[in-house]
Amino acid sequence: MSSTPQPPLTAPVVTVRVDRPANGGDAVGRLDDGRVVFVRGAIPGETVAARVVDTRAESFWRAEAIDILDPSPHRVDMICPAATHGAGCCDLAFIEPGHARTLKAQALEDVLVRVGHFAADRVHDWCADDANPDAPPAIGIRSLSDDATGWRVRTRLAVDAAGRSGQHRFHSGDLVVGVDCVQPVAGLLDGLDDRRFTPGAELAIVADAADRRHITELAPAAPPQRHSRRDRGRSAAQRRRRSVESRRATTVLEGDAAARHRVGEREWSIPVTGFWQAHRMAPTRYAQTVAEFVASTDVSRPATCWDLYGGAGVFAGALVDTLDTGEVHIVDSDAAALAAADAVFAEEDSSVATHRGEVADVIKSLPAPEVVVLDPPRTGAGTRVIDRIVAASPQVVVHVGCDAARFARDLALFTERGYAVTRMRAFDAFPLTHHVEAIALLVPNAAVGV
Ligand SMILES: C[S@@+](CC[C@H](N)C(=O)[O-])C[C@H]1O[C@@H](n2cnc3c(N)ncnc32)[C@H](O)[C@@H]1O
Repeated sequence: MSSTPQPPLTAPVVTVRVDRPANGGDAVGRLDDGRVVFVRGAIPGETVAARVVDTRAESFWRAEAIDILDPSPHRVDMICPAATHGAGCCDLAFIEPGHARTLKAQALEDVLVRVGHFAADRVHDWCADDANPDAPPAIGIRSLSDDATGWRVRTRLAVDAAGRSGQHRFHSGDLVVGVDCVQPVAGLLDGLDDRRFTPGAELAIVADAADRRHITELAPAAPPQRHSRRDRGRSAAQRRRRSVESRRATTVLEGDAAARHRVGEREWSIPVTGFWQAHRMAPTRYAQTVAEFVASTDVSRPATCWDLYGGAGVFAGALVDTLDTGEVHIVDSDAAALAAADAVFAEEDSSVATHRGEVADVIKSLPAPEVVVLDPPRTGAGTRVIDRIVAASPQVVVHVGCDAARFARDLALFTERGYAVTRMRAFDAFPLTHHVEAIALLVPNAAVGV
C-alpha cells in the first residue's frame, strides 16, 4: 500500500487563514505581505500551516495544508480511502458533502463574475427555483443522488509495472494501489486487487443499466511525441488524446465490449471505452433540464435542432420528445458514439441525422437551426464554434458545461454576440470532487427585450 505523498521538505511553510473557495477546489487566503495563496486541503474559514509547492506565478503561490491550526466545523474524516493515500480522485473528501456543495456554488458564482463578467444578482436570477420561489438568491448546486459515494458507473484505472490496478496520485504518474475510491457504484471494483493485468495498460470499467460489470483493457499507450508549435494547446492535446486512444488495442476481460445505458424509454449500447456521463443519474437529469429549458421558450415549430458534441444523442432524444416534429442533427468526432445514436434513432419514426467530424467544420454545412444544444469537452466551445452558431441565428441555445471557467467564458462570448442567458442550473455531478456541471439557456437579446 502507498503512503501519502509529501511536498519537498525544503519548501517554505506559511501560516494562513483562508477565506474563500477557488474554482479547482483550493481555498484562497492572503499572507501578511498581501500575497495571494491557493491552499489545497484547506476549507474557507480555517487557519492552516501550509507548505508552499509552487512559486512560479508572480501574483500568487500554491501551497498544501500540512497542519490544520483552526479547523472548520465542516471538516470530516477523509471519506475516500484512495484519496487518503494520495490518489487524485476525491479532492474534497475531507469536507462534509453538503458544505462542499455550498463551496462549489460559491466558486461557480465567482467564476461567472470574474471570467464571464456577469453581475452576481443576474446570476442569481438565472438560477431562481420555480419550485421554491422563497429560496434565498444563490446558485444552489443540485444533488443528483442522496449519497456522495457510489454514484460513478464508468471509471478508468491504470496498471502498474507489477500488473496491479490503481489510481494515479494527484498530479503524478505513480499509482495508489490496494485501496479503492468511493465514487464507483457498489461492486464495480470488487476483486480487482486480487487480479493482475498487463503492466502499463489501462482498464475501462463500466456498470450497465442492469448493474452488470464490463471490463476492457486498453494496451499501454505509445510514448508521447513532440509536437509543432501550431499543434499545442488544450484543444490540440484533447484531439491527440482522442486519436491516440482510438488506436490503442483493446481486450475485453469481463462482460462485453459495449454496455447498455438507459434514459427514459431509450437504451443505448455504448463501447466500454467510449463516453457516457459518469454519474448514474446525470444523463436523465441533464436531458430533463434540456427538455424543460427548450419547452419554456416559444421556439417556432417544426424546429431544426443541432445537438453539438452530441455523443450518442441523449440530448437529441430530449429534443425529439420535446419538439415532436422537425429534425435533429447530432455532431460528434467519435464514430462509435454516432453509431450508437444511429442504432437508437433508426428504430424510431424521428428525423435524426448524425454527422462525424469537428463541430467547427461540420456546422458550416448544416441547415440553419432554431435550437442548438452544445455540450463541449472541458476545453469549452470557444470563439470559432460560437461565432458559427451565432451566425446561424438560432432562437434557442442550451449550453452544457463541465468546466466552470470555460463555461463562463463561452457564456460571455454568446452575450457579446447578442444573446442573453435567461436560466441556469448547476448539478453536483461529481460529488467529493471540485467539479460541477452547469446548464444555461440563452435566447437572442431581442426575445427578452434587451
Ligand atoms: C462531454 S461529451 C458529451 C457527449 C453527449 N452530449 C453526452 O452527454 O453523452 C463531449 C463529446 O464531444 C465530442 N467531441 C470533443 N471534441 C469535439 C470536437 N472538436 N468536435 C466534435 N466532437 C467533439 C466527444 O467525442 C464527446 O462525445
